[in-house]
Amino acid sequence: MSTEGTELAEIINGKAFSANLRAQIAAEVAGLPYQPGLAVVLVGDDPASKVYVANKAKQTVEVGMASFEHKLPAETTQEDLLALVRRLNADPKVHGILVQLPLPKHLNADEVIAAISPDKDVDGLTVVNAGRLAAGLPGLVPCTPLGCILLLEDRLPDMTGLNAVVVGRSNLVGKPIAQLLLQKNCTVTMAHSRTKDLPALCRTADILVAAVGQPEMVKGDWIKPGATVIDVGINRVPGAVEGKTKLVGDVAYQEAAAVAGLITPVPGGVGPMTIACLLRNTLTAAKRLEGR
Ligand SMILES: Nc1nc2c(c(=O)[nH]1)N[C@@H](CN(C=O)c1ccc(C(=O)N[C@@H](CCC(=O)O)C(=O)O)cc1)CN2
Repeated sequence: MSTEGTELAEIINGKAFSANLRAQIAAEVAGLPYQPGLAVVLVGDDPASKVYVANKAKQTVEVGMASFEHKLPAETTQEDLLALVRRLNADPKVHGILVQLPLPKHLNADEVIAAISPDKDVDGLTVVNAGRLAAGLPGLVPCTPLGCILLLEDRLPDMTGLNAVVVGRSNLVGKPIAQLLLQKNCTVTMAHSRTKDLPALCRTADILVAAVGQPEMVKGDWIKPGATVIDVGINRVPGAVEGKTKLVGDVAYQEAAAVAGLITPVPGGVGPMTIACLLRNTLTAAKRLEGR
């Protein structure tokens, strides 16, 4: 499908939206009688994770919060990592704890996440926070799904009755975004690698969320004309210049933008919302913890 230069969709600018959100957070932090603190734990040397963690620390400080970075070697043991999480749980200066994923293969991420106090779980990944989300109770919501829903709410204030298809069923994105869309009264279908005739299912979507980690898997002819497309994928692939890479999403952008009504680009769409929502969650956690 050659659709170069026929972009119809309006672009949802996550970079600008997240900058605005961070400015609002900074203004609120400035008025607090205490300083919210975020601890980020990085284990090992994954290059992308190092960049994300550095950006988290920088943006944390920029909004006036305290940043506590814990960089541990790749060979860190499960016991040492759990001991650090328990120390952070007990530290009154720390209101939010995030363990950067993925962890090295020898570590059990589920056990590490379970050790985080649900009140400081600013990634929203503990079973307690996942349960609160499923039950519609107040809790901490995973950052990327929260970012997606904030972008959607801004453009589609009433999502009642819309068909939403979520492609991908991860705990980090697919499952929580499905819950959030359900709370917005969407009719939600979750698709995954075993779904039959995925293109046909996607064509039923008024809102299509792609969170599969497969570069440009969702093609233009999978999209219903005028639909809203939220691309959560961040895939590094070889670029036009030899030896250089570029970022692409899970959606074939040019094709999709020729059919969709609204679309998030990669980069500059959902990605920047992740860190802004981490800061929002840290502020939420701090207010609840300090309000006790
Ligand atoms: N514990 C967690 N680990 C990971 C999470 C998470 O939410 N919690 N999400 C991702 C990575 N991530 C944050 O950790 C993240 C991904 C992307 C971006 C972002 O700003 N992307 C930019 C492009 C950046 C680039 O050039 O590489 C964009 O899309 O415009 C921020 C944070 C996995 N791990």
